[in-house]
Amino acid sequence: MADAVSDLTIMGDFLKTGLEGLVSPHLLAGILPKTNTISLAYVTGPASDPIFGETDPDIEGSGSQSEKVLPPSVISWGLLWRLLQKHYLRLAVSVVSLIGCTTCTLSMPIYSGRFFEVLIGARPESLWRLLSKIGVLYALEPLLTVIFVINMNTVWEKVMSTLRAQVFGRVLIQKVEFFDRYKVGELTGLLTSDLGSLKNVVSENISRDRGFRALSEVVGTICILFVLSPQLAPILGLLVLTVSVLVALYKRSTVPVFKSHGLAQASISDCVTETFSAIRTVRSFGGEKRQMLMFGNQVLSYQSSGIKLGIFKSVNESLTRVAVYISLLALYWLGGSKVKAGELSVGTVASFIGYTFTLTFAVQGLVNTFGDLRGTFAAIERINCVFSGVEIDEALAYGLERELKQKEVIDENYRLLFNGSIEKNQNLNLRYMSALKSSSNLFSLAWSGDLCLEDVHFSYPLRSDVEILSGLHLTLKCGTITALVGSSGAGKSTIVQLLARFYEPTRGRITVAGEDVRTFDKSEWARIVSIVNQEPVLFSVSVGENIAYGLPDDNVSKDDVIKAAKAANAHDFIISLPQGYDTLVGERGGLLSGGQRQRIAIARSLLKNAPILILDEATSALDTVSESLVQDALNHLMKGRTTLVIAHRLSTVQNAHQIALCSDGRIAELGTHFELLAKKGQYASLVGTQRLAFE
Ligand SMILES: Nc1ncnc2c1ncn2[C@@H]1O[C@H](COP(=O)(O)OP(=O)(O)OP(=O)(O)O)[C@@H](O)[C@H]1O
Repeated sequence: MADAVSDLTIMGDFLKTGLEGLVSPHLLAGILPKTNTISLAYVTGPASDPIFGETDPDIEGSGSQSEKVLPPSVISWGLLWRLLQKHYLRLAVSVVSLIGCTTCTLSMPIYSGRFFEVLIGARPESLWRLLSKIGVLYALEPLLTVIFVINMNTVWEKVMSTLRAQVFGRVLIQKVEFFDRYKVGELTGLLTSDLGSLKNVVSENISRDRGFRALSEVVGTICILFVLSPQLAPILGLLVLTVSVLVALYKRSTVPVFKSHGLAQASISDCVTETFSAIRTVRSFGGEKRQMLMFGNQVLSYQSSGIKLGIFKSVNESLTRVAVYISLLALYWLGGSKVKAGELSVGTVASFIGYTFTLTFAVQGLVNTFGDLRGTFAAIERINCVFSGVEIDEALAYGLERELKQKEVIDENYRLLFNGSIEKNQNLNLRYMSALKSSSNLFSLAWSGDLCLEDVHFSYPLRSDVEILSGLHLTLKCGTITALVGSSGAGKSTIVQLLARFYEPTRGRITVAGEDVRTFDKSEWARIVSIVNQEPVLFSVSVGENIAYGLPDDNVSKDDVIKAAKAANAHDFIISLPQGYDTLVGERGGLLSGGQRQRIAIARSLLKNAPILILDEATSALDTVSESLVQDALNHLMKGRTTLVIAHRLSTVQNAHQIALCSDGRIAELGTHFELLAKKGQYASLVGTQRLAFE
C-alpha cells in the first residue's frame, strides 16, 4: 500500500515529462506570485478585461516562437536509469546471478582439462570427486541462468510497459496539429516497432552468447587464457577475436537480405488484405485478373528473396564453423608444439579447446548485440525526433493531470502511467493548474450563458499563411439553435473545430457567458461540448459500452444507457440485435448501418448531457426513413441546449432560431430564414440554386 501511495504521489508525472520546461519563463513569472489573480498570465484578451493580463506568448501564438521552450526527449538515459532504479532488488539479483553463471561457464573448460589429466593419470585426484564438482557446475549454471534471465526480463518488461504507456500518453496530449502532421501508421510504428526494438535489445540479448553474458564471457575468457598460458594467450586470443569479429561483421552485413525477405512477406499480406477487404470493388470492376497478377508478382519476389536468404543462411552457418576450425587448428598447432616441448600440460590445452568455442561464439554474439544497439539508438532517435519541436496541448495536459490527481484509484494501470517520470516541478504545475477555473463553474456558465466567437482569426498551423477565418463574430444564444451555412470550403467545419477547442484561434477569443474559454482546461471543456458528426466513430466494443462512452470516466448504469438509447430511437433496433446491448459493433461500428451508428452516437451524446451541442451535417448521409428516426432523436437531443448545426437540408435550416452564413472567413449574413430570404443576398441565392434544398 505504501508503495501504491508513493506511486500516487508521482501521478501525472508523465504529463510533466512533456510539460517540464515547456512553460515559458514569462508565463511562469505571471503565475507564480499571483495565484489569487488566477488567469492573469494564462489567458490574454482585451486590456479592459480584469481577468486578462500581459500577453501570454503560448496563447497568442505565432509571434512568440522564440520564447517557447520545447519539451525534453521522451526517452532519455536519465529516464531509463530512473525506471531501472525502481527495480534495484531484481537488478542486484540479476547481476549476482550473471556473475555466478558466467563463472560456472568459464570454469567448465578448466574442469574438462582436469578431467583429461585425471584420465591419463597426470593429476592425482579421484575421478568421482572431480565428476561431482563438474556435476555441481552443470547444475548451477542453468539454475543461475534461469534466475538471471527471469529477473532481467521482468525488469525490462516493466520498464518497457512504463515507457510504452508514457509514449502513448505523450502522443495523446499533443495538439491536434500533431495528428495533422503525422500519419496514424507512423505513430503506430513508434509504439510498436521502434519501442519493440528497444525492448528486444535486452530481451533478445539476455540469452547465452549475447549481451552482458557475452561481454562477461569474452572478458573472463581472455583473462583466464592469460592466466593459463601467458605465451599462448596473446596469439590465440588475437586470432580467435579477429576471425570471430570478421565473421560476425560479415553476418551483420547480410541483415538487409533478411529484412527484405520480411518486407516481401509483408507486401504479400498487404496485397491479400487489400484484395479481400475490397472484394466487392474488385468484383464490380472485374479486377480479379489484375489482383492475381499483382499477387503473383509479390509471390515471385518473395520466392527470389527466400532463395537468396537460403544461400546467405548456409554461408553464415558455414562461416561460423570456419571460424571455430581456424581457431582450433591454430590451437592444436601452437598448443600441441608446446605440450611436446613440455611447456604446457595436456589438460591446459584441453581447457583451451573449450575456451576457443566460448570465445568464438561470445564474440559473435557481442558483435550482434552492438548491431542491435545501433538499431535501437536509431529507433530512440526517431521517437525523440517526432516529439522534438512539437508542443503538447497544455490546456489538455494540465486538466488531465488535475483530474487524475483527484482520483483516489490506485491500481496497476495508474502506476504504469505515472511511474518513473520526472518528479520535480510538481509545485509549479499545481500552481499553474490552479490558475484555471473550476469545472462546476463552467457547467453552470454553459447552461446559462451565450457562446460567442469574438473577432476570431484562424489559420491551420500547418498552413499558417492561409487565413481561414478573418475576424469572425458569431453569438450562439443560450438554449437556441443556430444553423451554419455556406459554400464548400467556407470554414464551417473550422468553426466547429475551434468550438471543440481542437485548435485555438490565432487571434480573438471564444467566450462562454463572457468568460474566455481558455480559462478552462480542455478535459473540462470536452465535457460541456457534444459533437455528432455525419460519420460518427464507434469503438469496436459492445453497443452498450459505446453509449456509456458518453461518460467515459463514470460507472454508467445499464438503466441510464437504455434510457439514452430509448430517447435516441435506438432501443428497438438494439434489442433486436443478437446479443442486444452486448452486441459487438465491429471495427469503427462497421457491423451497423449508417443510421444505427448515428442513433448510437446520439444516445452517447444524450448520456453526456452537455449544454453545448454541435451537429456537423448529422443527417445528410441517411435515407429518408433513417433520417426521420435520426431527426426525431436529434430534436430530442437539441432541446434546451445551445446548438450549432451545419446543415445542408433546408428543413433543418428553416427550423433554426438563427441562420449564419459563412463566407470569406466571416459571418456575412445573420438572421432567420425569412429575414435572410428578404435580404436577397448569398443565403437567398444558396436556397435559389437548390444547394440548400435537397429534399
Ligand atoms: N487540417 C487542416 N489543415 C489545413 N487546412 C485545412 C484543414 N482543414 C481544412 N482546411 C482548409 O480550411 C478551409 C475551410 O475548410 P472547412 O472544412 O472548414 O470548410 P467547410 O465550410 O466545412 O467545407 P465543406 O462544406 O466542404 O465541408 C479549406 O480551404 C480547407 O482546405
